[in-house]
Formats: sequence, structure tokens, C-alpha cells
Amino acid sequence: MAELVVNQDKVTHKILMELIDLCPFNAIEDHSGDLYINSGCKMCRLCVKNGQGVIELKEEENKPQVDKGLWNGITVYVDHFGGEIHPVSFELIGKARELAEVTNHPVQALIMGDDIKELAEELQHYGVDQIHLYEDEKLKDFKVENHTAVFEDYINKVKPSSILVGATTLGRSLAPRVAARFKTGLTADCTILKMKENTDLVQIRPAFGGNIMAQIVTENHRPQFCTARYKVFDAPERGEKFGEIITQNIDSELLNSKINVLNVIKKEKEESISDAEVIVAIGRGVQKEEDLKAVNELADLVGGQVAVTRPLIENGWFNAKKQVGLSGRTVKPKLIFAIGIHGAVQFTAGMENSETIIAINKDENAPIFNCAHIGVVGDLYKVIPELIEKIKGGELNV
Ligand SMILES: Cc1cc2nc3c(=O)[nH]c(=O)nc-3n(C[C@H](O)[C@H](O)[C@H](O)COP(=O)(O)OP(=O)(O)OC[C@H]3O[C@@H](n4cnc5c(N)ncnc54)[C@H](O)[C@@H]3O)c2cc1C
Repeated sequence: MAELVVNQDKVTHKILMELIDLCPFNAIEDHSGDLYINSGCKMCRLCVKNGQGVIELKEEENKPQVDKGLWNGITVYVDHFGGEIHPVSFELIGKARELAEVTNHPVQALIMGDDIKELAEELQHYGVDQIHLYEDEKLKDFKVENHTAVFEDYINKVKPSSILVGATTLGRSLAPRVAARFKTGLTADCTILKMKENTDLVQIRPAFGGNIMAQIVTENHRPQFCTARYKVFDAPERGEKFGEIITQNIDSELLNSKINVLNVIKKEKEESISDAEVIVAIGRGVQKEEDLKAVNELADLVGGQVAVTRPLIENGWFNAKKQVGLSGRTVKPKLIFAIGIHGAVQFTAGMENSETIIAINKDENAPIFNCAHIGVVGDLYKVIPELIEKIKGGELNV
């Protein structure tokens, strides 16, 4: 761990006041002219950058060192259920291929289950170099202890440098357990991933309530683990068959979960905003619940689903599944209307990769216009009826 060292001899009243103002966490205090850092400090290092040498970062001596050359490959954990691969796994394969170009590492897929050869063969069409297949009847149902044991076995045998896991219910349960076994870092819900030439994976995600984009690097441990949500990255097109399937074996004794799955009841597939191709997203600019009638009419006309910002969940108008954003769902439709939405980073983090964003806001300075492809400055109570009229009259084709 790094620590902050305060050079009290360099502290002047002016610098102290500036740093107190600068710290976003109110962690710097004036103790009779001395600078004191309290427990609110989140090590954001703003004070180190701007403190004119008053605060220094002291890196830990004898840091653990890893031989990065021994770790080779970018592995995607393939999430599947009921004979279908979760689409997030394809998206991660697309990202892994991009990252692998920097380091010339192979892209590997890790798939485990029972009677899943066909799924492994399907993966051969997505540009994966190696598909590591674990089949055992004890892997038929997801049992976190068994799946963790297999994952551990795989890492010990193959030694991948980076591992990408979909932030599904299953992935969120599995990835931290495996990361803990290797005493390595895991960054959850990454929205951007970049690769350094030295094989360090730069894991970028909103942090501190979405106020900053944190860049997290696991410099001294391998493997590097991250999860990413569905609809953040692009899946590659299905192509020619490529890559080899490597059958891996694990000592069945290690699959010793005490969980006995009696029955698996498949949930009805629900309509989800994450799958929508067109979305009409609304925010607090819509003032009354009865105004939703016009919003629904617009959504019907454009063949879209209605989605909302968090305040509209909090006021009880919508179910939480309709929320877009950091604490809601990530969406990447072909077209999204953002109507009466300010454009807080916590909202845009969940929709800024949409193909076309049309923002309607009466405030021309609203941040939503920064990520919009088309911006309409106007009152939604005038713009929505006009849009409806024009679509109905055939003047506008959406
Ligand atoms: C940890 C954390 C997580 C969060 N997660 C999320 C999240 O996942 N999703 C989310 O949405 N928020 C989230 N938030 C809340 C977020 O910070 C914002 O408060 C929220 O997104 C604001 O919603 P809004 O844009 O609808 O409302 P407001 O900020 O009130 O904006 C309303 C907008 O409507 C415009 N407007 C008003 N009247 C009209 C009109 N007649 N015509 C046209 N435009 C009009 C205004 O100009 C304004 O820009 C989170 C916050 C925190 C701290």
C-alpha cells in the first residue's frame, strides 16, 4: 500500500486553505496551522498533484513483484445457461481480440458445464484462439464452489494474463471468489478497457458516485480480473471456424459442492430495456404522471420501450428495471430519445454507447447535449406532440 506523507515544513496558510478547498472528500483539516489528513481520504491523489510538494505519495517498499512474462493470454469466461451462450460473452470476446492486438497474446475462452461441446464449437466462429473446455456432470448446474475449483485449475494450468467475466448474476458471484483465491485485484463493471504494452490491463469505470472515471491497474499481480456489463462492448460478427478446442480435465474429487440442485425453473423471458433497439428515455422534465400518456404514445409510434432516470424510479412511477445508468441498466439501442434529462454522468454512463442519441431539453447548456448526436433545445411539452403529429402524418419516419 502507498501512503501519504505530509511535509509540514512546507505548509503555508495559503496552500493549506487551497488544499482544504480542493479535497472532494473533506479529508484535509487545519490543526493549528498543521495539515492533517483524516479518515475520509480516498487516496484520489488530487492533493499530491496540486499541493506543491506539501503532500507526497510514498510507494510501499518491497512491493510484490510478478514475472509478467509467465502470464500469457486474455481469457473470456463464457457464461451460458440452457444451451445458450450469454451475449455478454461474445461482447467480451470482441473486446479481448482488440486488447490482444496490443500484446500479441492469444484470446482464450473458458467454458465449463456438462454436455456443452456444441457451445464450444460455436465459439470457434468468433475468433478465439483457444477454447478450453471442461465437461463434467457435476458442472451441469451452476454451483459456485465447483465452478470456482475449475476456474482455479484453469488458471494454474494456462496462466492467462487477463480475465474478462460478464457482470451477470453468475459472473458477479464467481469472479470475486476466483480473484480472492489468487489474491489478485478485480475491477467490477468496467466501462472501458485498454491494454498497455507491458500487459497491464487498464480497467476504467466510474467511481465515487460517478464523479470521476477511475483507471485501475493491477501492476503487481496476475491474473488481472475484471467484469463488464452486457451492452458495453461490441460483439464480433459470426465468421469462419477458427481456433482449437482444448479439452481440460479436473479431478472430480475437487468438485465437492454440498449443494444439491433439485429443480431449475426457467424464468419467463421479460422484456428488457437492455435488449431494446429503440428507447424513449425520460427524466424529471416530465412533471406529472398523467404526462406519461404522450410519452407512451411516442414510444409506441417509434416501436420503442420507455426507460427512465433514477428520480422517476424513486417517485414510484416505474419499476427499477426501467432505470438506465450506473445503478440501473446499460443500454445500447440503435436509437434513444433522452427527453427532459439533465445528462448526469450516472445516467449517461448507462447509455452513451447508443448508436444515435436524440436529446430534447429546454436548457441549451444541459450536459446531455455533450453526448447527443442530435440536440433539440425546446420544451418537451411542445416537442413531443409535434413529433407525434409529424410521425403520424408521415412527415417523419423513425
Ligand atoms: C451513486 C449514484 C448513482 C446514481 N445512479 C443513477 C442511475 O443509474 N441513473 C440515473 O438516471 N441517475 C442516477 N443517479 C442520479 C443522478 O445523479 C441524477 O440525479 C439523475 O440522473 C437526474 O435525473 P434527471 O436528469 O431526470 O433530473 P434533473 O437533474 O432534475 O434534470 C431534469 C432535466 O429536465 C430538463 N427539463 C425540465 N423541464 C423540461 C421541459 N419542459 N422540457 C424539456 N426539458 C425540461 C431540465 O432542463 C433538466 O436538464 C445516481 C446518483 C448517485 C449519487
